[in-house]
Amino acid sequence: MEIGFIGCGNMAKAMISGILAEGTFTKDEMIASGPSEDKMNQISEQLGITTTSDNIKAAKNSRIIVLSVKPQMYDKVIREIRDEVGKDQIVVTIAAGLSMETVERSFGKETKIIRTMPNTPALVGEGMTGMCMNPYVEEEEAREVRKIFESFGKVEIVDEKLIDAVVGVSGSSPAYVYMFIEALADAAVLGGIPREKAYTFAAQAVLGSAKMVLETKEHPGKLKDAVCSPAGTTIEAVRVLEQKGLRSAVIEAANAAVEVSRNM
Ligand SMILES: NC(=O)C1=CN([C@@H]2O[C@H](COP(=O)(O)OP(=O)(O)OC[C@H]3O[C@@H](n4cnc5c(N)ncnc54)[C@H](O)[C@@H]3O)[C@@H](O)[C@H]2O)C=CC1
Ligand SMILES: O=C(O)[C@@H]1CCC=N1
Repeated sequence: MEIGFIGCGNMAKAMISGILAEGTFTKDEMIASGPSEDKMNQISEQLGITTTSDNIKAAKNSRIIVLSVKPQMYDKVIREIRDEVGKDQIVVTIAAGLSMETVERSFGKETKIIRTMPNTPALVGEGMTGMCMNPYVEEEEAREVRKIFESFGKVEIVDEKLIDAVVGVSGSSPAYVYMFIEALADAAVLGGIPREKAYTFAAQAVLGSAKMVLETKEHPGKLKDAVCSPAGTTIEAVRVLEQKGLRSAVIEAANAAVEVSRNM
């Protein structure tokens, strides 16, 4: 197998779907493992990849092993598979709060480790991943794993000390953005727009605004100013958002996520 996922929950399924949609690997080149045989059979039917309830089988047979269990499960899972992981295999971590040093300590030997922080929009090919690697990883190997992650979004290589900040800005942030979209849609319903259409209006406005930032490369403040007509509707909304502390709420919220990741 080219790639094996140990643990197949929300994040692993998003990544697998993204990889399959882009055709980076075929179904036959991917395996995933998890504790429940029934659940894994369902995933196999859903995604078409090989599944197993045997972590060792998935680890032993994969060139690239993605550890996609909860951070609290890492040590247990690594101890289970470590005797089967050779020095040529690449271990990719996606957990918040777990350093490469901690992961290497669980392996108890020199191991090629690539630490990543992806996010769930990988499912639709619009993920964002921060990535770093330890010295045992060859440049060519890092390039290959980067390409795999690029198959479902954008990738930035960062120093490991910045990964906690990546959790705040992109790993966790889809949740904050969904809350914003929900609230915007509620306001649309208040204004008389049917619920279904309200989500389309709100989500498309967020998608379009994000694309404007990425594609024009203009400062977000300048783009905001261009929406605000003098004495118009938008500046009134901006005044209320400032009064209610939107910026401060977002900064405090993202920083809270960063702090949890730092102290995990
Ligand atoms: N959900 C997200 O948006 C993101 C999650 N992450 C990271 O991804 C990892 C997984 O998170 P989620 O997918 O959200 O969690 P999840 O709970 O959806 O998935 C974890 C999976 O691991 C399985 N599992 C539990 N014990 C196991 C064992 N002993 N062996 C094999 N599999 C086992 C569970 O059955 C479950 O399917 C975490 O480390 C998290 O920090 C990273 C970025 C974003
Ligand atoms: O909530 C969490 O801990 C994970 C890490 C980033 C997004 N979800």
